[in-house]
Amino acid sequence: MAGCTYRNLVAKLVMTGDSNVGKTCIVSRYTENTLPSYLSTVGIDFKTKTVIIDETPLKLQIWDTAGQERFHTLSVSYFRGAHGFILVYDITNSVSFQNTSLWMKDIKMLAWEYGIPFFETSAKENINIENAFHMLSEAIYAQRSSVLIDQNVVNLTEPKKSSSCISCR
Ligand SMILES: Nc1nc2c(ncn2[C@@H]2O[C@H](COP(=O)(O)OP(=O)(O)OP(=O)(O)O)[C@@H](O)[C@H]2O)c(=O)[nH]1
Repeated sequence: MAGCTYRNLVAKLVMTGDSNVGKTCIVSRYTENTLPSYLSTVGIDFKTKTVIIDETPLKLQIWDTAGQERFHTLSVSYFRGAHGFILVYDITNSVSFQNTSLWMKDIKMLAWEYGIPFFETSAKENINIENAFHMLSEAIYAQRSSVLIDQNVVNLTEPKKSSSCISCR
């Protein structure tokens, strides 16, 4: 094979945080540049967007979890295998900020270590949405050889086979 290119890299991102803090609006703003017309997320929602980093396409799978307590177990089950989290709170709702520490426990228990950049965003005014996702994508891409999968070889039931180009140097 002449040279090695990173192709079809896929990163799993999970939106989390209390109910009604704006997770779905952020995802809609980022993926469709609109605000959603529907109300609270029921169960789970899923959107994709491909970003180009270092001239390489990186497909973001964005899982929008429901913040309502009755969906908590379901939402947390989607944390597993995530490459990045966007933990959202509402600056006008102090309880939603206090609860970020509880969400961090769930994140940390399943997948993540602290080291959290902070972005104040507005889905309504379209402020900092693009920046937040781009920074996270770049951070994931920087660790691509150890964390990312090649979509062409991903298998949802079995461990990844070793034919991926990801680890090529
Ligand atoms: N002012 C303002 N309101 C916002 C912003 N983003 C979202 N909202 C409002 O916040 C409310 C909740 O937004 P959602 O995106 O549905 O919240 P969520 O976190 O996905 O809620 P769950 O699905 O229940 O977990 C809606 O009424 C939005 O209009 C924002 O940037 N500014």
